[in-house]
Amino acid sequence: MSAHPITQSGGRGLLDRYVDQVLPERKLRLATRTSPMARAQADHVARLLTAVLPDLTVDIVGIETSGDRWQGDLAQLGGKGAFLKEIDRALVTGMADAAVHCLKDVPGDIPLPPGLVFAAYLPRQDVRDVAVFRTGSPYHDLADLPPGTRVGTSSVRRKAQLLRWRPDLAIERIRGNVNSRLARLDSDGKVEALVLNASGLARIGGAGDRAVQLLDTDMMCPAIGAGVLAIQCSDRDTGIVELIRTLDDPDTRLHVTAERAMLRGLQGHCNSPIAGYCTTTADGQLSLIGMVFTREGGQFVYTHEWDTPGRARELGEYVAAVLNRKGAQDIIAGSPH
Ligand SMILES: NCc1[nH]cc(CCC(=O)O)c1CC(=O)O
Repeated sequence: MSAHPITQSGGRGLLDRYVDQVLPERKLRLATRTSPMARAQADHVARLLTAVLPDLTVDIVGIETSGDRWQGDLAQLGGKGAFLKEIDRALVTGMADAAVHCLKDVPGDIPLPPGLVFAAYLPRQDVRDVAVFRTGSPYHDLADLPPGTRVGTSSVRRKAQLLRWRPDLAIERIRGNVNSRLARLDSDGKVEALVLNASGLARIGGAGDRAVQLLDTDMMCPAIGAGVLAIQCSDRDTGIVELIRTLDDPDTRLHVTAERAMLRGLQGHCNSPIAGYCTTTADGQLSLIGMVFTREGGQFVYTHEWDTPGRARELGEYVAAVLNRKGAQDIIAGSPH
């Protein structure tokens, strides 16, 4: 892990000097998607940046992506990175200085546009998924649902793991941003519960009066990059890079480096039936779990490997290689994206 030259040796003076060169007006344009969750994330990052540089003004630039506009099945959108393209373009063309992404939505099978870097990964928030029950539901635990009960999710990773555990549930596809999914949970009455990510739910202010069940990672292995906000900018803007780097969490960077190396090795993206979760063990090793599922959850391949923190990328590549040796590519090919 490289040290932060600015924060460790140079102190604020050096940061201020860099920022004077690149942000003389102390204004930073921060691009984000426009959903309530994305806006909350951008507000959070703006607060963190102004805590580093109190005289900074952050202008939030809302960008609607093709993924946001698409109402149909995400799988049919074809072009991967549908939630990123327009934001990448804003950075590359200089319409924005930095952007906030849920790392989970950044595909592993297409390279970042040249010149763009993730200058900070914020400390990982809750990686777990949660089940949210409709208002007035008599249930508060998925285990108690009667056979055939409908549960909503658009994620093949969640569907596969739910069905592995409860093959008798009826998993319904539900799309849209988290707010609209929650609204439909009550208004449609089609599903008894939804499965969402806990930190995403927290960012939009929680589930209100609905019952919420946290799902253990042993039962629901998270998506690669779950719960991590990544701040992206152009590598040309040294001052901006250094400013954003002050927000980077080195442990999170190690964990997502391993997870994303695994995702790349599997040529996967956020809609692939892939789960992966890297943590640091009590004795300081990196632990990485990788899983690839068939759509219906009937079959899966799994491995769990460890390595030293200096070998995060190699660990991810190794886990992908083990999964591929166990047949991951055939399983992924059976689930069109
Ligand atoms: N694809 C939408 C998306 N992207 C990131 C999150 C959750 C927040 C996160 O993992 O950072 C969500 C919503 C969800 O999965 O319920």
